[in-house]
Amino acid sequence: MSAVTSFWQVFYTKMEAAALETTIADCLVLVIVATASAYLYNPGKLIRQADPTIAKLFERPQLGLAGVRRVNDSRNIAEKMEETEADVVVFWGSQSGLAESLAHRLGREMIRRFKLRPLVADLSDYEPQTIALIPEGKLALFVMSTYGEGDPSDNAQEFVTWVKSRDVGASALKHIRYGAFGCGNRNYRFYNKVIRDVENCLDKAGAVPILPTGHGNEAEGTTEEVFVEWKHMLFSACKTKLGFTDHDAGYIPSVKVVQDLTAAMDDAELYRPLAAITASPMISRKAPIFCAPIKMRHTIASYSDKSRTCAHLVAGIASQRRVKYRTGDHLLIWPINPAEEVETLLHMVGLDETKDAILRIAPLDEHMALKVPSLTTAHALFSRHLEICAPVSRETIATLAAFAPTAETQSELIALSRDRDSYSEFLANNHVTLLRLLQYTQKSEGMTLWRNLPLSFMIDFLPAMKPRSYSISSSPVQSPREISLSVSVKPTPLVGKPDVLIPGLTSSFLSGGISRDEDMSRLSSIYMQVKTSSFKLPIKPAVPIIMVAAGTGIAPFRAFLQDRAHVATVGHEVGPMILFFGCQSEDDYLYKDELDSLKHGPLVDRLEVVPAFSRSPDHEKMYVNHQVEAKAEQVGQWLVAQGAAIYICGAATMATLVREVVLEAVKAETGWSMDETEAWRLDCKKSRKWHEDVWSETCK
Ligand SMILES: Cc1cc2nc3c(=O)[nH]c(=O)nc-3n(C[C@H](O)[C@H](O)[C@H](O)COP(=O)(O)O)c2cc1C
Repeated sequence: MSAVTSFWQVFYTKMEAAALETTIADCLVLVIVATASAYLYNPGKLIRQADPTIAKLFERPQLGLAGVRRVNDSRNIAEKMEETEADVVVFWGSQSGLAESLAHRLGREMIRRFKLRPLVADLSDYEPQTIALIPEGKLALFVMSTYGEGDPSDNAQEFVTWVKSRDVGASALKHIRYGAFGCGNRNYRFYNKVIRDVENCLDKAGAVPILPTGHGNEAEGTTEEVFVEWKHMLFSACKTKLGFTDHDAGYIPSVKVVQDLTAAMDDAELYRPLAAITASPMISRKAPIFCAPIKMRHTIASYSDKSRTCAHLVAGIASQRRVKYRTGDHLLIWPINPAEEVETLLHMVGLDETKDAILRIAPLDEHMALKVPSLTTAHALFSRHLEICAPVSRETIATLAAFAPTAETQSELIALSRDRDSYSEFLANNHVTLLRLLQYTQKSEGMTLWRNLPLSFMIDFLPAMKPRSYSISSSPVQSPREISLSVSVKPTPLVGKPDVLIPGLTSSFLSGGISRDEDMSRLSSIYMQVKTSSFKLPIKPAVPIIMVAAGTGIAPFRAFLQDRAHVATVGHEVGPMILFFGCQSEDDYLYKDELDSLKHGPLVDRLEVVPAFSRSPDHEKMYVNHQVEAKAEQVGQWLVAQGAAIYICGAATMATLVREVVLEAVKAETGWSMDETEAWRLDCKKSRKWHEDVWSETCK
């Protein structure tokens, strides 16, 4: 993100604040705004007048996640490869960590199979144009995910902008041989768009693919299998096309784990997420990662499906003076693995007696980044730093077999890992986490423990714990020192046994658990981080807004309405608002009482709420898109004639249906063609009048 963008963010904050504060504060803020406005016509001047070191703040979007940059680190990838004697560079562009972890796996495999030196590179760490300087004979791999509406992850934006630009000459990359793998989800309109765009642009610039690009599809849960197949194709291309020698040496750990008898650490240090340890508050522009208690939590919905629930949670941030949030922001939550699973896994691998011993973990290749803290304990690793509840891949099983306590277990695991179809069937009928897999082997072998399984194996094969993102449902105007969330718990049924439910890790522990009796005290030490979002109210409170939500998609709108109610209370004009809200029945009509009191109180004649009930005996069966369609004329008029802003929040499938209905409404209002209407929508996105905050329906 550039300094200019950041300036605009500050500006918007001030403008929002200007709309909300009371009279004296109004004047003060408006003075700031007026001063800021003077810069609007000349943002370059702002940058020149700012602190000359300010550019440093914006150099690395991913700093907080990727670790601290050493001052003399090069942003030239070719120089970095020379310095690290790397033969292969594995670039990653990732938002929530999957593409990043696949890139690290590729890096490890390159060492294991070909004895090559890989450099696993965060795309935001390097000047994109230096990719053209990578010497001939090296291999470049790209593992990248797609977000928003076919957009790159934050850390890949600069690279994607460059590779799509005219700056890249027709044969600028002709000496580069590459392979590409995308992480995406077919439920989204722009399925795997980023990797497709990157592939097109690399090809246009003359780069030579050594194999077809792979496309992981999260919607069908096939990313892992597709990745493994693509990886095998990559390795054969490495042998046949690049002449690499395959040494396939079995498992080689990427880290060394030793006990440190001198170190002493308290719980806060042990449980702090890696991102909080590596982020340097001096140069990171990211919000702080902090530990806060959940002060309140109560159930706010009930469903016919008793495994579902929804909770309202309030995190207290009174003691966190540096923590600020804005209406529409997200909160990242670092989950804690269930205590029972942690203890059983520790026992299973023979670490229960030494679980609290301080360990020092070091990468065997000094250029490889660690994915867990370097000083830790086995307990901290299993409870906070590794996703021990993640599904186990077929590939992991193949490697795990080498450490099996008995020959029978070993051959059973090898058989399981060899056949894709039988493993898919096994997965469809079993919730396979590492612990469950180890327990499964015990069924045939009695209580044999897996004492030979090295901790390095678990660090290498279990994904690093990643935070889950929730929309904040409170407004800082009403609750400056509290952050509330609306958390839905909807366990995923096993494909082959729909009565077996897999609970989402974070949502179920946050909301009280559906099958686990969690220790309340754990809720007092949750790590969180505010993540800014562009899902923001219009600067002027008089602008009409259309909000469309389903389920917990209502969260940011609760905050929006609190803001606008405040504006109305202090006597400012508030534009008309309509909220379309999809729920099953009155039982999950979230925040109904609050909405009613706003409608009849500060937002009287300003707010219309249109529920759509999909399973209510008292109402016609309807989804939220049907209600938008029923009011198509009003929606079209508001958007076109009155310059309303529209917001859609909820599942991606719902957003797609709503988008279609809204575009039809605008088309009918204007008489435009569908192409013209879509062009108008894209303009609205640019001018921040069309906002979507959507997610795929996988459990968090
Ligand atoms: C808010 C959101 C938007 C997404 N948009 C798209 C999209 O437009 N196209 C697509 O193929 N996948 C989309 N996805 C799916 C992600 O690409 C997928 O979850 C991927 O595995 C994430 O990889 P990462 O963890 O490396 O970021 C989206 C996911 C989320 C949460």
